[in-house]
Amino acid sequence: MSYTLLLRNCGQLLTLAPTSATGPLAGPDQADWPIITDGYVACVHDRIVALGPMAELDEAQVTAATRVVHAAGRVVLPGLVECHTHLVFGGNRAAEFQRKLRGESYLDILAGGGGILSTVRATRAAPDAELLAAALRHLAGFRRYGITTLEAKSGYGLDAETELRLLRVAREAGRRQPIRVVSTFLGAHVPGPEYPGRPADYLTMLARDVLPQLDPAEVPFVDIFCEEGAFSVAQARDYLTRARELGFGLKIHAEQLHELGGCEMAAALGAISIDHADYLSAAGAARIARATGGRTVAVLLPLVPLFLRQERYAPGRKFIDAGLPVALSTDFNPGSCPSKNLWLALSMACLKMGLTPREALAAVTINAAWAIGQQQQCGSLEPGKRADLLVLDVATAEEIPYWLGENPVRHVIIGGELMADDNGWENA
Ligand SMILES: N=CN[C@@H](CCC(=O)O)C(=O)O
Ligand SMILES: [Zn+2]
Repeated sequence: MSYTLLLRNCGQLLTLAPTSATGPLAGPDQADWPIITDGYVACVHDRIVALGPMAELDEAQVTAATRVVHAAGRVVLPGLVECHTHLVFGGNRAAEFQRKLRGESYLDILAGGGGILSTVRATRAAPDAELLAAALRHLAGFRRYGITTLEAKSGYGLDAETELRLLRVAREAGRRQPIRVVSTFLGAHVPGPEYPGRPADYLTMLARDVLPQLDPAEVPFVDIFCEEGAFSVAQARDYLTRARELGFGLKIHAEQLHELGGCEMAAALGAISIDHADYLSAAGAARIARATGGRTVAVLLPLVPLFLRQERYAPGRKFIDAGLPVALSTDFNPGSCPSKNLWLALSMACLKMGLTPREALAAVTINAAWAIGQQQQCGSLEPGKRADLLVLDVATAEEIPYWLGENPVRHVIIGGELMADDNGWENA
């Protein structure tokens, strides 16, 4: 069948597809994926069917029915995979931001009933339609940054009814626009306000009343925040063990503010990702890489310490050198990162975590896809994968982290469809 979409004259085609990868890219492999110069990508409907140098393009498959995008020497790469967001919430925390600027800490604000708990109050009070409209607005923003697949956590309901409502809103948001939304249940964000000082009872309620109502085919992951003021390592272990028995993949927010051992515990249970990890040591990372055979991905969130005014960033360089695969995300949420700019996170990972541009690019594409179990569908340019593609307004991979804070996206293609929003490039 003739091509339905062709991207031609791509100055650099960043494939993110090493020929021998059978797991997330780790160690030297994280930077070792092919770039094709002066390349093309051909798609039929929603799938990539061929790519390579322009000289090898089969012109016979290019017909009057083929939509042709002239990349004109620009970089083309897979759509970005945003593997950690708290998409659905009510209100915002701009007032709290002022308190942080005056010196109050994240955990102090939480302990005083603010932080996550203030978003819980706003979320519980918001009707479904309002939450859905906000989620759709945020997804449209993510799309302009070239996000084509996105993980969305619940976690601002903290009671059975509202947590289930948030998962329904996320699913509906996924249906109503083109970004693929993958759901995670984070009812165990912090203990619900009805359980003061009783975190274990709250987890018992979630395991009894909510987890059995969820279908892992629709909500593939269960997550927990393991931290002072949230849940202990022992509580998280029991809860995640139960989630695993019920067939869910596991994720954890851990070592964000203290070194408690949550990352190692979750990795030992087979977690697909361990997220934050700012306080995870290089030795701990090496133990995790060895114990898991490089299957667990460390999802690093460099915009969070930036926004919380903290000095400590996960030692991503050491993690990669220790063989731990690294992905990057914004952690979009109203408290610790109200930004959707994954390109800025990528630059910050180079500046503050020691990643190279090539490692960071793998971290927002193929490794991020592994972190949410979507590696068969997206994250690299390979025949058979979904036709999720970006044309950037830069000429080389190295330029991407260099234009700090800019959105380099010129065209977004999701499932073979060229999105209408061009970020104003056509008039530039
Ligand atoms: N650390 C825990 N949860 C979120 C923040 C949530 C909030 O502050 O509203 C995070 O990933 O940073
Ligand atoms: Zn988070």
